Amino acid sequence: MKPIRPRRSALYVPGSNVRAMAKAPTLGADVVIFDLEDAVAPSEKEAARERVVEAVAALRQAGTQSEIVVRANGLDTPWIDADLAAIGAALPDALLLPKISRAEDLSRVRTMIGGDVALPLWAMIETPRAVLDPLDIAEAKDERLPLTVLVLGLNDLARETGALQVPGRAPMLPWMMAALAAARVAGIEILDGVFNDIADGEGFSAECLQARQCGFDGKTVIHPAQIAGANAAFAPDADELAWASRIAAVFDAPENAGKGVVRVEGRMVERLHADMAKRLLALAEAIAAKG
Ligand SMILES: CC(C)(COP(=O)(O)OP(=O)(O)OC[C@H]1O[C@@H](n2cnc3c(N)ncnc32)[C@H](O)[C@@H]1OP(=O)(O)O)[C@@H](O)C(=O)NCCC(=O)NCCSC(=O)C[C@H](O)C(=O)O
Ligand SMILES: [Mg+2]
Repeated sequence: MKPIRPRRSALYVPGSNVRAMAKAPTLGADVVIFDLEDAVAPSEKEAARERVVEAVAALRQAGTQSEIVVRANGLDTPWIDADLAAIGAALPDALLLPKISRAEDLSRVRTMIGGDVALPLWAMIETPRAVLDPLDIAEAKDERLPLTVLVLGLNDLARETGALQVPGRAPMLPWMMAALAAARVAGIEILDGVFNDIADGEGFSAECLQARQCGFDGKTVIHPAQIAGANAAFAPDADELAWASRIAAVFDAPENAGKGVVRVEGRMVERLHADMAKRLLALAEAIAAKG
């Protein structure tokens, strides 16, 4: 089993907001994404880049529970060269690339980043082209700059397609699930998009639950108030863990050694369920280890 790094909540923080940047690593999000892209006005881009580089260096030195990711500007913007140079030198835990539409976009970035830099890449799936062929992106492999996480960008997708962001997300679900399947084929993780209405806690919880049920590993969030809800929604609850422990134990029992399927409390349980149970238990352990 691959080591598990919980990514239940990934908090975007504008690189132009000094106060929010200082707070972000203390808020309990599994991931902090310092943003240089959409949350930063053009006039602020250079200052934000410098500030983010300093913050990454300070956090690397101090150590932090959160995974630190930096989102660069888009490939076709005037800021991308300087962003990639700065992020490649700062070495956060990963570089998040917005508006990746095809495998060639990743190849371009890999060529642009200096040959001595090794860094995981995360790609945003937020263009119509990307949702038509997410596997092209997810399977674009590289040893030095591997793609490890997809992140949905449903605001951009709504803008580009005209699809409305409505409760239940019916217009978006086919694209969300296509991206999720692509991530799984490639053996990488995938995070759900943001929920814009900070005041609507109920709506946020409903989206978290839906994303968990769909198989997402976590949710990107935009405000501290959304972190706890995401952390709870993407962690196994007590009932799930109790069931997982029972299933994992069943196939370890000597009387079931030669069996592929058994009945547990009225339900059919196969070895694949035991594997899933073990993964859930490992996720719970990884979450507990964060303290
Ligand atoms: C959305 C906000 C602009 C709201 O800001 P504001 O009204 O000022 O928030 P509060 O007054 O409620 O803030 C309370 C305290 O919390 C801190 N705070 C707020 N947001 C964050 C944050 N994201 N990270 C860390 N800390 C935060 C404030 O500083 C207050 O602290 P204090 O003063 O000490 O009390 C704002 O929340 C915000 O900017 N959010 C992030 C926006 C962002 O990054 N957007 C870009 C990414 S989303 C995206 O692009 C999705 C994707 O690409 C797509 O296409 O869908
Ligand atoms: Mg976007």
